[in-house]
Amino acid sequence: MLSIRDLTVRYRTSQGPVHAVDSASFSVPRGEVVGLVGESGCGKTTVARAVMGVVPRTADILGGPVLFEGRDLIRLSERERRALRWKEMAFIPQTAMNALDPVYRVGRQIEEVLVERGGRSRSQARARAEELFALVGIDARRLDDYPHQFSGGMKQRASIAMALALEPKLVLADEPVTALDVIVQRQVLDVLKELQARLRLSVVLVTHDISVVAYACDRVVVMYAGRVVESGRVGDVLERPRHPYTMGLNNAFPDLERAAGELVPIEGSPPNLLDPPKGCRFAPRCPFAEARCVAEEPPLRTEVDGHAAACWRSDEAAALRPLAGEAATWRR
Ligand SMILES: Nc1ncnc2c1ncn2[C@@H]1O[C@H](COP(=O)(O)OP(=O)(O)OP(=O)(O)O)[C@@H](O)[C@H]1O
Repeated sequence: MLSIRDLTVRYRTSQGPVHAVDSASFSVPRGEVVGLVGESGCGKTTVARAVMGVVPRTADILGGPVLFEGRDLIRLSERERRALRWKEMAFIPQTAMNALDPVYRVGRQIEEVLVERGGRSRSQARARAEELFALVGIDARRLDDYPHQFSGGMKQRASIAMALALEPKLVLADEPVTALDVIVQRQVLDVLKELQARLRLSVVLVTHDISVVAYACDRVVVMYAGRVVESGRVGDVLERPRHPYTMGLNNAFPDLERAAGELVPIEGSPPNLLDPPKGCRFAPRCPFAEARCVAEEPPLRTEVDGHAAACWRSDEAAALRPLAGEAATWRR
């Protein structure tokens, strides 16, 4: 469905180029939810925006191809791109506040997409908007509300409804549940998962929260400092991580089994992408880094089960995992 190969994105700034995404490769199979996870600033949003073709003017997209059903998205004209948006692929931007315009009634905004982009008549659009609200579990009477009359969870559901208006095959959702409390997060993810399964949608779900990945995704792509450091099926990657960064993320977020008191943060912060470190970008924060990690960048190596990791020590992962589970390992 979507195949991203060697995607590189740089932002031009007065201080020089920011290497936001470096040679990222991954695929999104039909009917699967792929989580794109990593700390803030790792390049997740830039990947999603590059796929959708909504990057700022200061961004240079290099590499590729980014193939969506055989077409290279990064080489399409603006016109060809517009023809795909909403109908073939839809974007739910970070926080629904950006998706919904505060001055128009929510229903009217969904109807606009149906009329302007989908060529429906006004009455068809209204009927479809009611159907879409039913799909995401909101009473159709609320179509006449303004966004500020909605709770955070309802806004997020409404933006999912809007994204699904013209039955796209691919949805990219950027931190769709981040601003919500845990119970509402689950409700929104349940709606998304239910629709995804029913409509056989492919979804890219951008999140910094690995517990969201565990809950809602089939596959995961872990990004660190603009690079893909690990990817594979969620069960494999989260239960048997091969990259120390994924091991660290696993410790740093609560899950259902672990008490909040046992969370272990990864000390330090991601590198400045104006001047990323030469070897493995995680090496300065990695408790297992050796001389070669600092000297040379490890390639993303795929094992037979499709589980890939970019770590010189990934063959030792089974021995490193128990160490990574101990708080003392991460303390400086
Ligand atoms: N318009 C821009 N100009 C310059 N640098 C940018 C721009 N947008 C993002 N960046 C930089 O590119 C890198 C990747 O940012 P991006 O927003 O893609 O990361 P992210 O993982 O999605 O983080 P977040 O969750 O905070 O959005 C960061 O270093 C960020 O500071």
